[in-house]
Amino acid sequence: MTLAVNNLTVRYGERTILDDISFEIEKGSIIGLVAPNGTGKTTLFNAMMRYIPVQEGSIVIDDRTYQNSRRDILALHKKVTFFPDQADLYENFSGREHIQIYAEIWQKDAERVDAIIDQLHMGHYVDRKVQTYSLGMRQRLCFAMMCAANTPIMLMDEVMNGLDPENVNLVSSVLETLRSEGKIIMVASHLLDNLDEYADKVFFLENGRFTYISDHHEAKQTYVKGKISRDAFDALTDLPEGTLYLDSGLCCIPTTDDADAVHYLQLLRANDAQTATVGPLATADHYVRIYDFTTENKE
Ligand SMILES: Nc1ncnc2c1ncn2[C@@H]1O[C@H](COP(=O)(O)OP(=O)(O)OP(=O)(O)O)[C@@H](O)[C@H]1O
Repeated sequence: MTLAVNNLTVRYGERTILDDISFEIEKGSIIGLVAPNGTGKTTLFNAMMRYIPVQEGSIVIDDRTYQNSRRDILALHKKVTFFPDQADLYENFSGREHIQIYAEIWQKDAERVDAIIDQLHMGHYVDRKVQTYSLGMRQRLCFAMMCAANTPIMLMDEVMNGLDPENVNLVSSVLETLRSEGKIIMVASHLLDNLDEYADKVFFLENGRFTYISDHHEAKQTYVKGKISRDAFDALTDLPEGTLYLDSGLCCIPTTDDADAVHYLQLLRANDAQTATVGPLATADHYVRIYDFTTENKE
């Protein structure tokens, strides 16, 4: 299965939120979607679901193009689900009833409901009414509902919101299981380190376009990284081309071999870097590089 989004454009009045976006995702992939608040992540998912009018663009799944007709949208929603909004939960229904409804609508059977409840450790609360649930319990229920729908494509908006670290790990491991079953999953998230643990690629949305895509399966440039002061950075000379000083205070020096790495580790430590590490830029580093205006390259 392949999902292709072609030339998607969304405008609200004069403002262009998505500007001619195209991308393709193969089955068995998790794509992270990151950007600051208000950039257009939810808009992208809403547009893909056709919940909002799009000015231009099409969704193609396995060579079938889904347009704006009622027939196409119904067919699209059999293949793609969007993470439920907590506000749409029914306070007087139990969690189990919610999961059963999703299983019956999408899969026409509720056989897997018990297994999903066990997998997400929801047994101790799932038969209570939703009105008694905490934020994290509701969030896990929304995730369980998507698991019950079990569509080949899943759009997860802020799936980790309100989850404690243990449940972030739990949901992350279920996402990996879903990927191994061949799903296409897009995860919009502000938990950048968490995305590094499981995403195949991370799309960075900026000014209506994906200005950078980090592919976690590609060979990456290695950097020596350490936090030093701006003054200390400005005083350094003979740094290799491609050295970055991020607004977080992180100095990132590209290296070619071990001797190089040892040399720059010593240099950063001599400049009071508390910790210095060797590795590729993480999603959080790219985020600061892309969205913070004061980032500079050193020639
Ligand atoms: N119905 C609407 N009418 C006008 N503008 C809208 C509407 N919905 C969203 N917007 C605008 O579109 C932009 C993108 O919003 P969106 O919710 O997609 O951002 P986001 O990246 O998901 O943000 P967050 O991280 O806060 O969830 C925002 O500037 C928002 O104000």
